Amino acid sequence: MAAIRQGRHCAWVPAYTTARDNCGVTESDILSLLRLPAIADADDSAQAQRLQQLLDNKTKPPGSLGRIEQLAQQLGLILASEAPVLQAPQMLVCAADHGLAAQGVSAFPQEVTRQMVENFLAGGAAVSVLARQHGIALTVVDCGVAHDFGGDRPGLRVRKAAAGAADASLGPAMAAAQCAEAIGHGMDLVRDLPGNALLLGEMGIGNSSAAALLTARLTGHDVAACTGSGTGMAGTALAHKLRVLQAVYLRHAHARTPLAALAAFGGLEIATLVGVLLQGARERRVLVVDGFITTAAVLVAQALAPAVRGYCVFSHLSGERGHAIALAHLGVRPLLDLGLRLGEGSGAALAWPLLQSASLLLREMASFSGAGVSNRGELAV
Ligand SMILES: Cc1cc2ncn([C@H]3O[C@H](COP(=O)(O)O)[C@@H](O)[C@H]3O)c2cc1C
Ligand SMILES: O=C(O)c1cccnc1
Repeated sequence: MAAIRQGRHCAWVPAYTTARDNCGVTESDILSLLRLPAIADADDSAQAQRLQQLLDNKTKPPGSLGRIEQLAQQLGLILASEAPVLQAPQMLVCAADHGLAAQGVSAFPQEVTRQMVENFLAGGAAVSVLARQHGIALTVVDCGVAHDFGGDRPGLRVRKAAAGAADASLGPAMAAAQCAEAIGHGMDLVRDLPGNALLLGEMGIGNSSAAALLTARLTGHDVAACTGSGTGMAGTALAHKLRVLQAVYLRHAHARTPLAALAAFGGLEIATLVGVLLQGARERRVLVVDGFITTAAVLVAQALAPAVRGYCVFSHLSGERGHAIALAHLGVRPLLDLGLRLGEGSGAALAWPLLQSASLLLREMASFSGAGVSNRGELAV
């Protein structure tokens, strides 16, 4: 019989199971396979003050550009510049399947993940149209779609640790090695990309369930408060989704640390996004977060490395229940509130022009003295 272990995340183990069976994948299992990058704080208070002064000296009443001023300041901090230039923006749409989809938690069948990957590549998805509109390069990443795309193609990178996450109602969605590999793939992807801004997108039937479970576990809120309609579940179908998720949540009661929760609930695309966030922050790139599912990846990454949050621009408040909880937990306010509940990176692409405007205003707006405009401060007695 296996030794009974009273580990940090495993207070009680029945004698007839191994510790591993009971506890699932632990954070240290994953960390032993992974080197996380060191991330510098984006927020240097002296630089923040200089940027604020620059903004206050622009030809406008102080603060009159509202939250665009805070955005400009954040871009200046991330890019360590008083005249930040956003270069070669890259949209990464991370796609993967979820075994949990077999439990009827989505209004759409699993094969839609593969079909949408083809749609992204053909240029017909919402995010394809928006990325094209704004000159954002789009790369789809097969992080674990249950389909063989036959290797890399133009616009497609196949970086999969498995052909889909396992059904989390039966066991951990990912083995430690799969989870570590998926995070490593995300880090490698960023190293290969040009530019200084990454926009995060995802596709994976069932992934609003994984995101709901991660949000509940990492924020401490009820599963019910974090579970939404995803692709459009309502009435008895939504009640069924919630019952399934509550059972999955209890099954993985021991998965309390961020990486243990990620391995327990999935999925491979969320794990890849965690790697993208960590490496993107490490390289001081602007990270434009989309909706509920990409924010779940931020919850994990930020719990591992709190400095990640300073590199993230939260593009919008998703209509998906649970997103407001995740954002409140992070202490952030998104730019837009358009009732979007699509994912793919669509909200990030829609918010992109605001980032462009913020950086341009910081770079190009005249100062009071430069333009010969009287500053109220000079008149004040
Ligand atoms: C045609 C179609 C396109 C999508 N694009 C993004 N999603 C979104 O819906 C999925 C999450 O919802 P759930 O957990 O209910 O499956 C993800 O793939 C997400 O990106 C789509 C969903 C569908 C059906
Ligand atoms: O906000 C999201 O990311 C989202 C919401 C519903 C479905 N898919 C994605």
